Amino acid sequence: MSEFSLDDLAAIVKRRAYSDDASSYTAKLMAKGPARIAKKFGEEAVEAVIAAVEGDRDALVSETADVLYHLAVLLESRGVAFDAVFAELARRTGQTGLEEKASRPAE
Ligand SMILES: N=c1c2ncn([C@@H]3O[C@H](COP(=O)(O)OP(=O)(O)OP(=O)(O)O)[C@@H](O)[C@H]3O)c2ncn1[C@@H]1O[C@H](COP(=O)(O)O)[C@@H](O)[C@H]1O
Repeated sequence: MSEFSLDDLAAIVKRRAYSDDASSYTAKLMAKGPARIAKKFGEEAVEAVIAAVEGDRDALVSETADVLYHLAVLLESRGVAFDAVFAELARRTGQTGLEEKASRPAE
């Protein structure tokens, strides 16, 4: 079990997001705004999908790390804490995925 958690990642992203360190990719990405960050997140997700479809385990691990990092930056850009996501996941425990889907408001 790794010592590293999503909370650790979120803390790093929060610390670097507003840094004026020119070498920070996080700060550079944050300055571009949520739409651009969301696009990068989508690109990384597609790369993870490709790795999964190809059955490339190492690439899937690496691309998933990229996905989680870019998700952390995206959430930070919209002021959403991982805690809110964890609370939503916790709320869903005790029901099956299909029950949860049926309980969603109609679109
Ligand atoms: N986990 C990550 C992480 N994963 C991916 N990346 C960066 O995400 C970028 C994605 O690469 P791409 O080639 O897809 O994109 P790009 O061409 O560089 O960017 P675009 O021109 O497409 O916008 C690379 O620069 C990666 O280094 C990350 N950058 C930072 N972190 C974490 O954030 C910490 C702080 O990083 P800095 O903010 O850069 O100091 C690091 O120590 C890490 O813990």
